[in-house]
Parts: sequence; C-alpha cells; structure tokens
Amino acid sequence: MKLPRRFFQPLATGAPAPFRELPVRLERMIHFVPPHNDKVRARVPELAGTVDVVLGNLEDAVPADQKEAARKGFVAMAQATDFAATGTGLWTRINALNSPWILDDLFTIVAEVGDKLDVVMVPKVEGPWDIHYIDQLLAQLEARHGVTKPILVHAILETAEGVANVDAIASASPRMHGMSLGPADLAASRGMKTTRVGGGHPDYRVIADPAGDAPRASAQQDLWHYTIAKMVDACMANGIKAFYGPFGDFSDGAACEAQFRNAFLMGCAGAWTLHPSQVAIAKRVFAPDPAEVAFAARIVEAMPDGTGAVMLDGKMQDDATWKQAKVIVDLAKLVAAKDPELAAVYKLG
Ligand SMILES: CCC(=O)SCCNC(=O)CCNC(=O)[C@H](O)C(C)(C)COP(=O)(O)OP(=O)(O)OC[C@H]1O[C@@H](n2cnc3c(N)ncnc32)[C@H](O)[C@@H]1OP(=O)(O)O
Ligand SMILES: O=CC(=O)O
Ligand SMILES: [Mg+2]
Repeated sequence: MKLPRRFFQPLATGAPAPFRELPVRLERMIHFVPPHNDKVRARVPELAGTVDVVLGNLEDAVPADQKEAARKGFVAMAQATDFAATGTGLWTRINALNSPWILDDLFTIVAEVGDKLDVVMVPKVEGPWDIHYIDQLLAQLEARHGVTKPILVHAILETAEGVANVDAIASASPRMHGMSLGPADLAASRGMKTTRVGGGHPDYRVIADPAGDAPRASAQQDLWHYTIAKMVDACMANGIKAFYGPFGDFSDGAACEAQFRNAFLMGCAGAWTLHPSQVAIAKRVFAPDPAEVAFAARIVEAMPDGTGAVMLDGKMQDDATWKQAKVIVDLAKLVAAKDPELAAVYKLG
C-alpha cells in the first residue's frame, strides 16, 4: 500500500498532479464510435454536440487487421473537432493489457492528442495492479509529451476476477474516473449461459409456489442486479462514477431503456450508446423525472439547513431524505445547464 501522503504525487517528473476531486461533468452516455469506419467518423463533428462523451473504440469490435486504422482514425477525429467547445468528453477505449496493441495505442494517442483526451477506458481490468501499470505509463507519457491536464482512467468491470477485486480497483489511483459494467465479456468469464449483450434472459426467473391447479405465476429477474450494486458501492465509496455498459439488441429499445433505467435508479451516472438510436434513450433515462425534481426541490426548500424533520404530502422528511433530494436536484441542475428544454421543465433557480 502506498503511503497516504504519496497518493496524490505525480508518478513521473514533469507529469501533471492528479485531480484531488473529479471534474463535475454530465456523462449520461458514452457514445462509441468505430474510428476505422470512415463513414461513421465523418459524422463525429455533428455528433459531438449531441452526446456527452464521444469514445473512439480501439478494442473489441475492431478487426485485428484494422487496429492501426482505428488508432489513426481516432487521432484524426480528435484533431478535427473541438470537443471542449461543446463540453463534450473525448475518451478512447484502448486494447487490453495482454494484447499486442496496447503500447502503440497509448504511445501514439498521448503523443498526438494527449492534451485533448479526457479519459482512457481500460478493458478487462483484473485488479489494482492493472491500474497501477496504466497509471505509471500515462504519467511517463504525459511528462514526455508535455500534457498539462491529467488523463483519467476508466475501468471496465468484465471479468470474474475483476468483480472479486472491484473495491481495490476503484481505490487504485487518483486517476480513476469510474467503472462500466461489461456484461458480454463478464458473462463469458463467469461461464454464464447467455449470448446476449446485457439485459435479461427469459429463463432467469422465479416461480410462485404451487396453489392447486392454478397456473404458477413467474417473473423474469435481473441477471445484472448483483454486479451493478457491487460496482456502484465500490465506486461511490471511492468518490468515482459507475456506468452501465453496452446493450446489444438495437431492435429492442424498450429492453434497453429498462436496463438503463435500472442502472440509473441503482446509482449509475450513464451508459454506453453503440448506435444513434440509443442516444435518445440515454438522454431520457439519465435525467431525473420532472415530478421527482419538483418534489426534491420542495424538500430542499422546506429544510434550508438540511436538518430536522418536516412533513410533505404526508411523507416524513429529515436529514437523510434531504440528502436524497440533493442528489436529484444537483443532477437536474447539471442536466439543465446543458439541455434548455429540460431546464424549462425543471424550473430550478
Ligand atoms: C459487446 C461488447 C462491447 O465491447 S460493445 C462495444 C463495441 N462495439 C461497438 O463499439 C459497436 C459500435 N457500433 C457500430 O459499430 C455500428 O453501430 C454497427 C454495430 C456496426 C452497426 O452499424 P450499421 O450496420 O451501419 O447500423 P445502421 O445501418 O442501423 O446505422 C444507421 C446509421 O447510423 C450510423 N451509425 C451506426 N452506428 C453508429 C455509431 N456508433 N455512431 C454514429 N453513427 C453510427 C450508420 O453509419 C448509419 O448511417 P447512415 O444512415 O447510413 O448515414
Ligand atoms: O466490453 C463490454 C462487454 O460487455 O464486454
Ligand atoms: Mg468487453
């Protein structure tokens, strides 16, 4: 374990000091772009103003013979657009630590566009040792290339070992931005019997006790509840953010919305969008419900210093519900600052 006083020291001479607090940013969706696909890449300047984060994906879904093209495409798209002008985050997902591509990914990207990059998403993180490696390497590259803003690290939780080590991953470095659930790789790693990317499974259900000859009610359960809860606790305990990852069935918007909403209600800040059709879903889900915002605002107003007990519409409010209300009001303010339509609906001062 590193000494507490050394936790925030830069890991290389000349590297920027790590953030003490995460920058406050609205990240309802992390929109995946395949940078080797010229047609999709050409849409990025227009797309950038409509999503909270644009991520250039270099890992899975990029064929092995296109890895170099994806890396070059990412550099080109990072150079072509001023993401900061619209408050849009610029992220990349690098290849896994055991792949032949990761060094070229980081060496090229930090050298070429390190000053524009907000977050590096690291796949298949197994334990804190993976984060320590990336942390050190990024510090060396930041120092070499004069990058002045620290590049953050986002881990994908997608192996059984990673889930077992989730707390240690979340607290591994001040560079940690957050974590995303990777249901496809995690399902494979755990030996789960599904070919779906996220969402439920019709055979994962509970069944009511028999009652004579009546048909027995049964209901589908959430395969991801346990892991999302574990991830949210690990992240929030360490002051970083939790995200739901991909939902693979683009034809089932309702199921995507239900999966995203469960994650939102459980504490996640956002989810991945892999297709333009999922962006509107994420915008709808990861902004608080206007009626909840109005009620939360009444709680905050009724308890100006956040202490005591009051009744609102027959419901008891106290210091704890004031904190719940603050979560909703603070998020609504963040959304309103970016979305004039919701700002008009929320009517927050
Ligand atoms: C499962 C574990 C993981 O690792 S998930 C993360 C890895 N996967 C990805 O990053 C996939 C990202 N998405 C994609 O590459 C594409 O959406 C794929 C899956 C290839 C489907 O594309 P396509 O067959 O063109 O779909 P489509 O005809 O319905 O597209 C309609 C128009 O939208 C465009 N589009 C598609 N995807 C994106 C995207 N991610 N960002 C921006 N634009 C996108 C298409 O080019 C198409 O455009 P147009 O209407 O023809 O001009
Ligand atoms: O990378 C994401 C996953 O689900 O696997
Ligand atoms: Mg994966």
